[in-house]
Amino acid sequence: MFARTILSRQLLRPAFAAPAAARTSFLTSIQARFLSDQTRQAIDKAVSSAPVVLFMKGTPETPQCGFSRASIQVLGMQGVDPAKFAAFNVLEDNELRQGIKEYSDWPTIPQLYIDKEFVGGCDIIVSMHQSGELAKLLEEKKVLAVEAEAAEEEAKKE
Ligand SMILES: N[C@@H](CCC(=O)N[C@@H](CS)C(=O)NCC(=O)O)C(=O)O
Ligand code: FES
Repeated sequence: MFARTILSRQLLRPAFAAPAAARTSFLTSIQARFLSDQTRQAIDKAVSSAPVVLFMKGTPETPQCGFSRASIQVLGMQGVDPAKFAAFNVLEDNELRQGIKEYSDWPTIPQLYIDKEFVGGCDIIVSMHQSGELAKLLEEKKVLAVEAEAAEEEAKKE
């Protein structure tokens, strides 16, 4: 519940609806069958738009696929700071949907980036969550919400 609250605040940032310039650049190159410079640049921009970036189907609030939903749930459970998170809805833009696969050399959605580095899809996110590797990485990158960190500290004391 706490996690959901954290993520829902970031939902105010419409998935791939903004910035308008990036969106337009995708739409104008829908015919491309390979990753054009223009698309690569737009994806570079998306990947750099926040320390934690998820390319997903649907929005964090309303995921359109179980894999995307599970990934969002994990990021919420981890306590990712909404201010350091951005989601891009590939269902809104086919160029993004296809382009991100080539960009990452990964065939499926969702795709998680942390600090501009591709981390993996849903299976990897879940397995890193279970092993503690994801918590370690998110901590190292300082992308956890202060409230979440404080809550963890409190829980440890109890
Ligand atoms: N095993 C994958 C599950 C994700 C997956 O299979 N995604 C499929 C169905 S949502 C996909 O993106 N297919 C290509 C597409 O829909 O463009 C993972 O770990 O992320
Ligand atoms: S949309 Fe069907 S499995 Fe993701």
